[in-house]
Amino acid sequence: MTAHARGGQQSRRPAGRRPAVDPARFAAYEAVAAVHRDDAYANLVLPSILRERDVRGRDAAFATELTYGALRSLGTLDAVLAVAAGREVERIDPPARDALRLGAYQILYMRVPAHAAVSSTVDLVRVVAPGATGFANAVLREITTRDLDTWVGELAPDYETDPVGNLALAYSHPQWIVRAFQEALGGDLDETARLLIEDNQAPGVHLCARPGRVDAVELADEVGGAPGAFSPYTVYLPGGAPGDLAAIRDGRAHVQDEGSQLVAAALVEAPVEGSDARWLDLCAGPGGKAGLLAAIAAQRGAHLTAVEVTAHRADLVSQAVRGFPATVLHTDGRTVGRDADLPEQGFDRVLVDAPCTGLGALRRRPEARWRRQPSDLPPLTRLQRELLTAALRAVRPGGVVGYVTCSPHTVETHVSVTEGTRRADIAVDFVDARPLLPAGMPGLGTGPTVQLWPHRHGTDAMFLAVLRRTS
Ligand SMILES: C[S@@+](CC[C@H](N)C(=O)[O-])C[C@H]1O[C@@H](n2cnc3c(N)ncnc32)[C@H](O)[C@@H]1O
Repeated sequence: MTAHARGGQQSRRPAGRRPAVDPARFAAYEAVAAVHRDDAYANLVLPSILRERDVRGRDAAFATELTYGALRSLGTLDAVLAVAAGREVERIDPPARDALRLGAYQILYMRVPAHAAVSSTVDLVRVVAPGATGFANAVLREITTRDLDTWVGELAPDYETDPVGNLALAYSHPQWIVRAFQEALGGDLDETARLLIEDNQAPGVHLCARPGRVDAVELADEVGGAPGAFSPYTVYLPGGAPGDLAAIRDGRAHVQDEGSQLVAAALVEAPVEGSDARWLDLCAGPGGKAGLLAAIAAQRGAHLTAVEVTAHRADLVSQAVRGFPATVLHTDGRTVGRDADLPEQGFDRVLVDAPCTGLGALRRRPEARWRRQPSDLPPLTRLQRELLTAALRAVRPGGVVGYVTCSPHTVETHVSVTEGTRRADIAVDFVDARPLLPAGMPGLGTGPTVQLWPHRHGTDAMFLAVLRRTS
């Protein structure tokens, strides 16, 4: 069904009868409402709503685009809604507000004809907020009077005097996140804008071809995908449900962003002298990097110890490393030296893929940018520094620690590395991480740390620092 036909059907309903709301739009409404009412995650709640309501094919694709897009664009949509409604969005009842956000998204961002977007949204409001039908109709009609660029031009602060405010409104990110990205990009506003645009795109699905079990070229042939641009293990999947693939079901591959594969593989490329058999992943759940590290460990005669503090995530790690030389410990990674399985100086390579704000993976979690707050940083950075300190105690002199975050926020990257190392009071040298990544990778900066970017590399914004313990 085309978007046009979808809208047309709605407008032909017999007068006086309860409107049959388009199932795709109703599914999107239920998902967005659950995100705002119950703090649900769209990527978990939407698939179950689509299943329950038997919404499939093009309707499911429409519902997904609408849900994810409206959640990502919330900042811009709410600014438009407030003007069109003549009141703060907080003063609109939640059911009407969410329905209006979906209507506004269709009008401003999707190729849905305005009349179809308005009439189908009014039908939805008639069901979820019956008293607000006239109000919704008036607000939506007002929104249709300008296109997105015109609205942004009217509402965004002047770029010359307030570039962060301008970009935040134009590309729908909170200002504190735009500022953090700008800082991590060395102040470059044009590049910050490119990142924000990329953050609003749905990321492709990447597979990791587990070394020793399947080759990336073979896997690409098997699934109709393409080998990754950078990682020798990556396959880009053209579409479809990865869970249905035989290679995933039989453990030859797993789903993992190419950036995550690159930083995990970089750690095992760092030269170490002497013993290289005892590897540790201190924050392993749900097990993406542990799965790749364990597969490489099998080829190199090494053994991986994978630590995870959350029970159900530790179970996922066990599944991810099944059949490889690995031990999973369900414990706190900060117990190094107090746990017989985590001895001081007991490991040759240690990965700390630290809990973080996830600002580098906003493409994947459409609601995350609005849920995250600057106040999340202090507890996370404290934990990051404690885990890095524990990792430095766990590695033997001459061994290496890889510190990774899926956030480019400098407080979680450079500042946590500096602080964690200082507090450990253990002598370390930075290892230049750039040569540990595949030859010829562009945009890796001046080292010694590496920051990957969605707009430069097509990956999540993974940060990697590699430290060698010197005494
Ligand atoms: C960024 S995720 C790791 C992702 C994982 N390496 C992967 O590639 O799938 C961080 C993990 O650290 C775990 N974690 C948090 N605090 C921890 C602690 N004190 N000790 C061990 N794990 C911890 C979290 O539960 C979470 O699973």
